[in-house]
Amino acid sequence: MAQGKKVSIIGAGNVGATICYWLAMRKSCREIVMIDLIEGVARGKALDIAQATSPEGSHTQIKASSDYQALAQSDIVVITAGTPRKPGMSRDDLLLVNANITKGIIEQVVQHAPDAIIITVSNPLDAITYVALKIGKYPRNRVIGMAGILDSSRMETFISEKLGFGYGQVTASVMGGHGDDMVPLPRYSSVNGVALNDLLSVEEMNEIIEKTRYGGAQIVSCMGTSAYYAPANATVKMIEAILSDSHAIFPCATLLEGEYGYKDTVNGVPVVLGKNGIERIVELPLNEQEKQQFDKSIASVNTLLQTLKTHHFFDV
Ligand SMILES: NC(=O)C1=CN([C@@H]2O[C@H](COP(=O)(O)OP(=O)(O)OC[C@H]3O[C@@H](n4cnc5c(N)ncnc54)[C@H](O)[C@@H]3O)[C@@H](O)[C@H]2O)C=CC1
Ligand SMILES: O=C([O-])CC(=O)C(=O)O
Repeated sequence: MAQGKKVSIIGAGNVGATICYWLAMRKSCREIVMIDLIEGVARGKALDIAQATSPEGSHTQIKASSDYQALAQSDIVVITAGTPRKPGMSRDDLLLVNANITKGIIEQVVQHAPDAIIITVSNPLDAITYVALKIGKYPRNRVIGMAGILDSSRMETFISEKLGFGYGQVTASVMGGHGDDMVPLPRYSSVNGVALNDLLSVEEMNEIIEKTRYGGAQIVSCMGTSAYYAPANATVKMIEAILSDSHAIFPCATLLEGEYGYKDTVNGVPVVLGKNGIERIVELPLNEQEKQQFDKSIASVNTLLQTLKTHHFFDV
């Protein structure tokens, strides 16, 4: 793992602090800075996580601040700041509040960590990624939204639960936006190379697709707030791929500029991650049904972008 590297996390709440903990335990980088509006929360969690490093032999230094100057020299900035949804809400209900928070944060990131790669986590993920890209005027390789790895890992879990075997051997693929119209792809999923079609009926597969689409909402209804262990794990996968320049392929949210027939919108597609962020966008050949689902997902995200434009969000 690339050890001489610095990762900053804005938002030291459930997701942000869990990313910090997991990065520190995995010894993925040299330094982690957490920044939160509530400095005491960031400071207390940073102390707590730092005090867990020694028994693990982790050299990672963990700091906290409410001052954005602490971002200096960050290789990656992860944005988890914002409001999570409550039961009964959709991720889209968070649009205006989290877009405004992201806008303020990006202005600081541009100033204090101009060379960093940005990973967005706050919801609604695709629209927030678009906000970060446009407000920061970043090239698209430098702003990457986390969702597809999480959605795929949920689908993998539901597949192994349904089968009752193959735990840890399932590879599933979910494209599309991080909302109710996400696009789980059974055709691109398998259990150690065995096609799902040969293991599950159409009805069983449809059940898994539905559970995947509402996997986040299921957890919100249990806890009253949203998930953080699996989201943090997925974010750490992206961070490690970038820091180690691994060129691993993952589904992530990115700005489309003609791929899949769309321009000037963000959606989840397979990308190759490396030291420059997104090194390559992969265009999967979709069948008619998959394409229709992807089109629907694009339309949902575009509705949110249109709402922001109607509010003159991107006007200078
Ligand atoms: N992309 C994905 O798959 C996922 C996205 N999420 C999203 O991530 C976001 C964070 O979720 P949680 O960590 O559970 O929420 P949380 O409420 O536990 O933490 C959010 C933190 O952001 C801080 N914050 C708010 N405004 C800020 C600002 N202007 N500057 C700095 N810090 C600020 C708060 O003080 C709080 O500590 C939510 O929007 C949630 O919907 C959560 C899970 C998965
Ligand atoms: O469900 C939520 O609001 C948080 C999230 O995006 C997820 O866990 O997939």
